[in-house]
Amino acid sequence: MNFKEVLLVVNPVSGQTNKTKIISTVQKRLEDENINFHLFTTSGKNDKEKILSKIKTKNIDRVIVAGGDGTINLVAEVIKKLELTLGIIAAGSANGLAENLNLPEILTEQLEVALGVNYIDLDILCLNGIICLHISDLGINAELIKNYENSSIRGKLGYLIQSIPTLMQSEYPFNFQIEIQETRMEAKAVLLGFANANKYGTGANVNPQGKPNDGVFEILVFKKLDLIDILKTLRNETDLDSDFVEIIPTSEAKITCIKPVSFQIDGEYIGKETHIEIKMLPEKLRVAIP
Ligand SMILES: Nc1ncnc2c1ncn2[C@@H]1O[C@H](COP(=O)(O)OP(=O)(O)OP(=O)(O)O)[C@@H](O)[C@H]1O
Repeated sequence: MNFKEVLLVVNPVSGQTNKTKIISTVQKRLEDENINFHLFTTSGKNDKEKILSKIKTKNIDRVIVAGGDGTINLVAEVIKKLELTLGIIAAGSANGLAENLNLPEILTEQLEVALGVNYIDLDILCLNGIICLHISDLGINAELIKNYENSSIRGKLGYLIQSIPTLMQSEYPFNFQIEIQETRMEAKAVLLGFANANKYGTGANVNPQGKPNDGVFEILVFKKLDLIDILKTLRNETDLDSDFVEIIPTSEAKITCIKPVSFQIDGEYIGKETHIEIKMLPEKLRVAIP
């Protein structure tokens, strides 16, 4: 291995995985290779500053993150301007980025990938100043995420259980104005997605042609809630009906809605918004992949 100082960033509260096991497995594997192991446990407060300081003072040359998408994005924000490869041990409740990068599910296999030589230079989307590595959206899915975050049942089951009351209370469809350079268009949609990847963390393949490293993202205009079409995305089918979803590739956009609409980035509920400015950052994020 061509690195000497590895930092493992662990979120102790993400998902339901055993973090002690992750820490001891990483530590043991690095000891076997005579590589120095450094640990940072997130607290939810000033983590970015503390991680950056640790990287600088310990001359870190590989970072591994064990957490959910929120923790991955936090570390990405810190290292995006540094020449570091990020290894991912998916340990969240939905793990959308890991699902998109086809990362293995077994810890020892995840670790070999995280310490390996293969990588992808991921595009980094920026929405209203917040980074996004796979999918953000306005509308019904963000409402689902908000209600899921407030519910007591975790995992995909919790997401499913609270979907019925959410759908019944929602005021969808929503009216959006999409502005791309000089072009403006109106869209009525249940959900307006901004995708740098193919799938949601649930596995739904909503953007089959999207590539996470092509400098382009896709605006997904979901026009209706159609069970058959939703099942198609979950079965990884690639011929999505244009009456169900219209896909607009671009590298920047401005979205306006008159009434505030629920907004989420990579699975984290942000709030209700009327304006979203989306651009591609000039930096890339180097992530270790199988
Ligand atoms: N020690 C801590 N105590 C409480 N909250 C924390 C702590 N460390 C990090 N957090 C919070 O955890 C959240 C990020 O969680 P993360 O997204 O990684 O996990 P998840 O929600 O279980 O996974 P996923 O996004 O994949 O569903 C952030 O809001 C962050 O502030």
